[in-house]
Amino acid sequence: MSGAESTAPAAASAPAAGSAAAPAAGSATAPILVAIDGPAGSGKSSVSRAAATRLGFGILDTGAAYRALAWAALETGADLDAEPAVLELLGAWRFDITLRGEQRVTVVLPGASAPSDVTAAIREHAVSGQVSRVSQHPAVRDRLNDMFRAIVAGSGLPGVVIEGRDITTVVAPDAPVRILMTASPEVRAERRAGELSGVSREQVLADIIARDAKDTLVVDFMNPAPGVTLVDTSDLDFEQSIQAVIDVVQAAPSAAVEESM
Ligand SMILES: Nc1ncnc2c1ncn2[C@@H]1O[C@H](COP(=O)(O)OP(=O)(O)O)[C@@H](O)[C@H]1O
Ligand SMILES: Nc1ccn([C@@H]2O[C@H](COP(=O)(O)OP(=O)(O)O)[C@@H](O)[C@H]2O)c(=O)n1
Repeated sequence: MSGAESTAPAAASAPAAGSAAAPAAGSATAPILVAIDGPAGSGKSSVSRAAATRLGFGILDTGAAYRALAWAALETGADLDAEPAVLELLGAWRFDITLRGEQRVTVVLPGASAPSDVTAAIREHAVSGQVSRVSQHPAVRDRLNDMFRAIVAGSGLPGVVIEGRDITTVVAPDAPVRILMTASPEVRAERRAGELSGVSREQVLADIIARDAKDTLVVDFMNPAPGVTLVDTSDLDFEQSIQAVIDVVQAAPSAAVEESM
């Protein structure tokens, strides 16, 4: 497997939590981190991916891991609301995600010998509506956060854009670049409705508002923490949104970031 692809160990065997900027064992330098948070439909996945490509960085979509975990819980019949059941699953599954090129997500379920490609399945409505149930558990979040830090540290890449809900505040609060990407609920629903066939804009808006409400009980991704740059994409097209992220990266004072450009 190349440096373009990351294989994450089961969260149970991931290294202990530490700074995301801490060097990986055996690697000379840690990847430069660009941390991006935001609500559903703000553009963080697609814009982060495009920005990462231009920067020559990898991209870690942490939401894909929460989605894959929810998928695995639904497949195995684990109780998504019971933290011990979700932790047991986390200790027994295997999760892989590509950090470069087209995103590919695979899961080996407990007891299974072959991986399942869940890249498409984790985007389905049946999963989207259930993810907040697994992401609500603090110990589950801690374990996944350790896994994210291990994936980044072991990536062998010059930099990684890591995006989610609590990257700027919990996973990588020391990242040299931290962005909160927002857009109005109406714009976000419009964008998401454009991706889904057979679902009305009104239904998408209601789903987004409901999911944001559940998720914000756990982490605040609607307001930038101190030192985090707000990028509102409501009135920006896709290209302008990518440029806005690149501008923040280029404006960052960190010598490490400038060296990588
Ligand atoms: N600034 C933008 N202008 C127009 N469309 C956008 C913009 N940003 C993202 N999109 C589109 O909106 C949809 C949702 O974006 P996505 O990156 O999946 O959001 P998020 O990861 O925040 O949920 C995608 O189809 C994406 O191409
Ligand atoms: N860092 C993260 C990323 C995602 N999540 C959870 O995972 C779900 C899916 O995240 P996502 O980033 O794929 O969602 P979208 O914004 O793409 O719709 C969210 O609704 C949260 O419940 C989280 O809790 N923390």
